[in-house]
Amino acid sequence: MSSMGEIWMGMGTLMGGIMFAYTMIQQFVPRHVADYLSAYMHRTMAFANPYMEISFDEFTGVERLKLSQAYSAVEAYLGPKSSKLAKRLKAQIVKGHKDLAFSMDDYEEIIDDFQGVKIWWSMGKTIPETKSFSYYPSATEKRHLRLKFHRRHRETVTKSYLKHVIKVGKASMIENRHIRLYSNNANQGYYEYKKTLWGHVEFEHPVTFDHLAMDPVKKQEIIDDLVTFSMSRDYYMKIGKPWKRGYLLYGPPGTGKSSMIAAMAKLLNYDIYDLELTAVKDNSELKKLLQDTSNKSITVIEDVDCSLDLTGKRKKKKKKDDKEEKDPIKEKADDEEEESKQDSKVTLSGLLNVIDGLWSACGKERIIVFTTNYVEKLDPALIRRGRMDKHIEMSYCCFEGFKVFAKNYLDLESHELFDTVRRLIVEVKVSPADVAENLMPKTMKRDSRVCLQNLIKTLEKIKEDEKLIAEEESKKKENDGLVME
Ligand SMILES: Nc1ncnc2c1ncn2[C@@H]1O[C@H](COP(=O)(O)OP(=O)(O)OP(=O)(O)O)[C@@H](O)[C@H]1O
Ligand SMILES: [Mg+2]
Repeated sequence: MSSMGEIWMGMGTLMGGIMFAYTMIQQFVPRHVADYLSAYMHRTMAFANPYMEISFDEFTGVERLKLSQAYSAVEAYLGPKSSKLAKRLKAQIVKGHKDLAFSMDDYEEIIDDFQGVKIWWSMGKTIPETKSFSYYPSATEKRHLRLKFHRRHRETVTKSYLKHVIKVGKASMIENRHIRLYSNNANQGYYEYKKTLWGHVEFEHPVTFDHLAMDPVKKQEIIDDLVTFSMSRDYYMKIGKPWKRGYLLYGPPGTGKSSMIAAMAKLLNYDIYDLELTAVKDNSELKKLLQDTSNKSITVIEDVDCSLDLTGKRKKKKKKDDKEEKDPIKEKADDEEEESKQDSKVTLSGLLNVIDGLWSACGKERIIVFTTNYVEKLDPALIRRGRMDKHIEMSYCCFEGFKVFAKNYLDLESHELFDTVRRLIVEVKVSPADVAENLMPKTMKRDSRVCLQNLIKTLEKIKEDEKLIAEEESKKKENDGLVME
């Protein structure tokens, strides 16, 4: 059986002959005759070549920065076949798998068989010509997978085979799926060749809802809300709304907002897109970024109050008023932060537009999460229901929250010191992050009593500090009252 290479060698000789004849003729015939002969020659070559080709480019979109889903599905379909059939393979370690994963190396070819039809798959890449020398791969080096088949099988390949490839590929992608953490900041790096809209790493955060210390009723309500959302495709269709949901997580630092996002992604097996707004040039880049997020994903804007000057003039005015009292180092840091915000031309209306305008309807099963420490600073338009459908307050640690930590960190369900903790924890404002830190054993002996005593000491200290602050404040108020009189 002749290989694809041999067939092409024969074809090459024929084409070479035609090209040579054409070059000779070109020198001796007038221009319009040469043009006619050129068109004729292309038709002859197409007629002489019985094979057809279809390409799948790794990146799509106008700027070729968007990872093609079709390419990924084909790659997943070809994976197991490549490891059996290809002579040159690329090997990589895939997280969560014991064995190495193999794929076809560049310019390698394998043959697939579908209902008796032979299909040749090859992996290629385009490398643009560059004038300057570089150690790094080119910015625009793009891979493609190409299939060739006899044109008499056109119907079978285009109508049945490719459907089969995409279906099997997608199923394999879901089966081997690992949650990914995408970031739009990761690829602003030094090396041009790495530039894509989103960079990603495997998401390996160990936290789940079981680890979250919070009111158990509230926790269950959030879990139910998320699961109901993920199973409501038909319902969203029925009510004529895009299948998306917005969550606003607000509360003081260290109360578990970021941990909650990680737990959400783990629960639903969704990817996370961590959108750093200050790194987004303008509204149109924001649209592009959002369009390039996949279905079944959570787009996160952390500290949305700090990301942009979304609060408008009110905030700037306040800054000016504050200035006299500020220490110079803090002032410099704030100015730098302000400058970085001004580099970005994303506006509040641009952000609103992508959340609930035309752009939000371009995907399915999307969650958007905003986090903030200062909910009162946000523009009401940004967080109104329908945009941020569910507002979740993450607050200071309660006794129920402490019990979750005690169980997870110390394997304790009860202890004689629990009552002291119960009494103190309701009296003070302590973040779950502080409780977690105190309960973390500091020696290999992991003495639970010592950990609980550490926590009690911290709670007592906070209580004392809060008392002092309250006393000072009331004194100040008294003095102010006297001055007024
Ligand atoms: N509710 C919680 N349950 C379990 N662990 C928590 C909780 N809150 C905080 N922690 C612990 O504290 C650390 C910091 O929490 P996290 O980053 O989620 O807080 P945050 O609310 O996002 O804070 P910030 O507002 O500063 O971003 C976490 O790594 C986790 O160990
Ligand atoms: Mg956080």
